[in-house]
Amino acid sequence: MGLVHVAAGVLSDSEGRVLIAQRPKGAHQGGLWEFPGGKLEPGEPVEQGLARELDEELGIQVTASRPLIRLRHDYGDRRVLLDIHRVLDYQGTPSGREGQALDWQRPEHMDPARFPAADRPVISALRLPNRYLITGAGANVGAHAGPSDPDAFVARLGQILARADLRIVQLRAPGLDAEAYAQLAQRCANVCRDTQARLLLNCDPRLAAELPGSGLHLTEARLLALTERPRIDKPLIGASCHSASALAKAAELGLDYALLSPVRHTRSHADAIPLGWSRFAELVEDACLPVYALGGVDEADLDTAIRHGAQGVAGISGFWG
Ligand SMILES: Nc1nc2c([nH]c(=O)n2[C@H]2C[C@H](O)[C@@H](COP(=O)(O)OP(=O)(O)OP(=O)(O)O)O2)c(=O)[nH]1
Repeated sequence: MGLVHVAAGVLSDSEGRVLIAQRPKGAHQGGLWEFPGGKLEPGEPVEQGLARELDEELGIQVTASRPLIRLRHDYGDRRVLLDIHRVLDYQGTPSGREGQALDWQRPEHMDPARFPAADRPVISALRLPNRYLITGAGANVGAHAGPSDPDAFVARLGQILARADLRIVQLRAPGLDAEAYAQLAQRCANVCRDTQARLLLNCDPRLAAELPGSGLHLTEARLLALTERPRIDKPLIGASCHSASALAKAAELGLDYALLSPVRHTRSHADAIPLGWSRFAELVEDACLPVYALGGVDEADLDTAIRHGAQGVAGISGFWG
């Protein structure tokens, strides 16, 4: 069975809504909603094919785009390689040139069941920001301990989340016992509620189920011990990964994102061998979910990370200070 290489585009309006189109009834995955695009011609570069397809289907001329996510999916009757790009600039007004219905939808309102199965990670990618904050330890405390001064920790979190572009935070405090973690999580949840940020709990899934917060973050060890996505009433679940097999497991369980580390050498994980950007890109190439670059990277690396296939950058020291 051959591989069908497809380029599709994400157009956003000023309210953050994304353009989707309905596939014709008789077509493969017919009746479902998609990101506009289509098959590349043999040897055609992705950006050129994207521009051609969006001109044919929507009557617009793409002038700038950047990769969002690349995915492979096996439908049984067809294998697809999807290159999804964010369209950053275009000329013209989109219209359904092939008679297809169009709609503008906010990613958080998209129902994955109404899209082809391959698009699930695309919807996750659209719902996730490109900067991901991990909490650091308190002053004068090693990276594996909990914060020495919870008041200062919570105040620091509030200061950082005042920034409009940091909308997601993982509470990482491996030195705390369950009770202390729960207390701190409660206080962090209040800060997140006030700043409209999403809080991800890095703790035992059973403890996370009892705590406020939008999601769960799994260590690689917890991820590898699972046989299914944790059944927890939280919309967002991700995991730390350090290998191709962990990334494959995260995708297989239908997790929403992965953190892949360490890209560079870090003091907090001094013994770990850095991946470097080219190995990072190779691992992401085969991963079927959004992947953040972590480990010795900060905001200055955001463009580099995206060029190597990442959703964005995750960090402790770069953001926490
Ligand atoms: N455009 C697009 N195709 C998708 C998405 N998700 C997904 O699985 N696909 C699959 C469905 C199809 O098998 C394939 C796209 O092929 P297509 O038949 O629409 O391509 P095309 O527009 O060049 O069509 P045609 O000229 O061959 O009729 O990719 C998506 O979000 N957008």
